[in-house]
Amino acid sequence: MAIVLGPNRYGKAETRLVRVVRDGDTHTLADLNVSVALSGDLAATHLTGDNAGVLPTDTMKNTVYAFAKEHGVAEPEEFGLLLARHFVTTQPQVSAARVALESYGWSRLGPHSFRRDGACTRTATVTVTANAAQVVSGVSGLVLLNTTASEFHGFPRDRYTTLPETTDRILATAVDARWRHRSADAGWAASFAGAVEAMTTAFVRTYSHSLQQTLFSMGSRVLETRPEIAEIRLALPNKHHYLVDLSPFGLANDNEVFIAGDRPYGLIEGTVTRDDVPPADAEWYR
Ligand SMILES: O=c1[nH]c(=O)c2[nH]c(=O)[nH]c2[nH]1
Repeated sequence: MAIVLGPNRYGKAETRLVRVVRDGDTHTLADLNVSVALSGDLAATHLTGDNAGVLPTDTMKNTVYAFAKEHGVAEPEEFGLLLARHFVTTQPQVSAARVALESYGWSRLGPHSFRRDGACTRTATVTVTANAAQVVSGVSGLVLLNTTASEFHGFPRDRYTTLPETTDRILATAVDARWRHRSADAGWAASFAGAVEAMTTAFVRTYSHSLQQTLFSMGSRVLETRPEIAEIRLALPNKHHYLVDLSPFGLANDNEVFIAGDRPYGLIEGTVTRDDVPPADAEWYR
């Protein structure tokens, strides 16, 4: 009996790419998850450790970002074909390239503002005792993004601080909010729609110097426009988008090609309240 190498392939999985096209003040957005797998004459590395035919997976990731800059990302099928053909035609040992793409849809809210497609979750928690009732409504998974109008600078630096100051960055978050009502009697559907609309509008309109500032602006607009709401708590993950360094490939990156970070993420939490709110029950502080 001989032990032999069976089918195999390798590649870089889940390269998270965000490509912004800036046409004056109007921006468009492509948001993809790209996985590359190459196969062909790759026995040597498995059998002897000879890497002469092993294009690094790191190179595949770089190629995704460089191609996004050079060719743009019009349609996922087109971008996938471009990449797959590149690997097959430039690497003689590669006989097949599989490029799998997930493209996340975003709906436009403004020239540089977007809401990620897909339903968010509406939540409600009610607590009732013999003489009181409290209604807490909420939303999670409301994903918002501005491609500009966001800065972050002026923060303290210590020996562990490496974050560059920025005057132009992507600001993105998945809103997780809960708000409590003044009474157990409100038009719930209109109230929920109005609260979401208020948060979204504030996110779009706020020129942000921090996600904290945006949080307060979102909460304030809810309280300004919805008298039935007593106070609101927001938890906003800072969905980081890192600018890709394309300079090793001789390419500039003028805020166009980003790595969409997954974790860790900043988590900004805060309550926005009124100075005359009725008391909350324990559920609110949970
Ligand atoms: O809006 C921000 N708030 C922060 O507290 C923070 N911290 C950080 O690293 N980036 C950011 N961005």
